[in-house]
Amino acid sequence: MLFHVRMDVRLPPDLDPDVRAELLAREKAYSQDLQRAGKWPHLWRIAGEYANFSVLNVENVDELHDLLSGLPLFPYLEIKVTPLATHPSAI
Ligand SMILES: O=C(O)C[C@H]1C=CC(=O)O1
Repeated sequence: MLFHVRMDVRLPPDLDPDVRAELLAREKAYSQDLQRAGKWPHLWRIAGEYANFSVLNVENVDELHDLLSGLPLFPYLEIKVTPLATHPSAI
């Protein structure tokens, strides 16, 4: 199942720089592991925003929830999920 996901990053401006750097390093490793595993086939920066558009490829909604809630940045993300169905005109 494919899901379109928008993630807006809302890190507190006063977050300790070392904590921020460690969090971002863990986020990068987590997302790159999922990309290598084929679970996260698209990850795009939204131009001009600290946000991304992603496409996630998972077995079911429970796996999607586990994947998203496991993001190191999860406490600092606003997440909007859109399920994707097959378009009848798609070739
Ligand atoms: O920077 C972001 O968009 C948030 C997050 C999503 C993947 C990743 O490595 O960081």
